[in-house]
Amino acid sequence: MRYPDTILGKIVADKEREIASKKSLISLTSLRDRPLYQRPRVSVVEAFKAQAGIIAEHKRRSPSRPSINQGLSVQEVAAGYEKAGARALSVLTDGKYFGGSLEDLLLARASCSLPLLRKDFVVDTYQITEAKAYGADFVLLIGSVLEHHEINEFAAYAQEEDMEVLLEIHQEDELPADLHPGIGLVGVNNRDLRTFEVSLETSKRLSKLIPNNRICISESGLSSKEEIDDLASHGFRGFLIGEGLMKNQAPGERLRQLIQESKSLS
Ligand SMILES: O=P(O)(O)OC[C@@H](O)[C@@H](O)c1c[nH]c2ccccc12
Repeated sequence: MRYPDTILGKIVADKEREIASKKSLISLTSLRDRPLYQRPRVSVVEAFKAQAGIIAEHKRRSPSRPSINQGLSVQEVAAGYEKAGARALSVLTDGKYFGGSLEDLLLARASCSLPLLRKDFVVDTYQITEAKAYGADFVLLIGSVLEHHEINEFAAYAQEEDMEVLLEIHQEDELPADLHPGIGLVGVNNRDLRTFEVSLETSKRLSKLIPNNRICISESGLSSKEEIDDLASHGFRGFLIGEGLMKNQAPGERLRQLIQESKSLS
């Protein structure tokens, strides 16, 4: 673990404990027996090849924001995002720090047919099988959590499970030189997970490093059409937005407005 004395270090240490105990209770075989494990994957890469768009996120709370909008149900948020024209849906499944769950993933899957991201801190390939068994189509791998060799090993495992991968980076040195072909999307997190500081300049700086056969996603801190259009001019094709949508009474309505107003999305 690279950052033991930060909130990120704490989250990862907790996650490692959580997964170790889960693995002893629920086997991979029993995950693979779940009905959703057999469901054909919906490709997020294909969705973005066709058109730029937004990965809309369901997020109740985060370490930097104790309450965003706790009253909404995941079903209404997921269905609202799909109706409004989201390209994909992201659902936080970490419980302790983000108030999410695998149950949320199941409910989201049942409420929409968009490519679905399991958003969590993946520290073990077990979580990739689990994501598939609960209805996800792609998983997040975080460059500040995993070593380069782990990123590529986890991506190979995801490919065997027929899952797609969004690799998130926040610094130059988090991107492996020999990126595994299973990593179809590379996201730049504008938020530093160690300090919570947000800067869209991070996306602009790191965009130059992303191989041009990968789909570039800008993540976090986005809420306006100006920001989206500016980032689109730097090569970004996807925009991952949580709080900027979730803080509204009707997140789907806010998304619809944003898509209509932004030159690069409509
Ligand atoms: O709510 P925001 O600022 O729009 O951010 C969404 C998303 O990018 C953020 O939730 C996120 C990006 N990477 C993460 C890793 C773990 C947990 C959460 C995240």
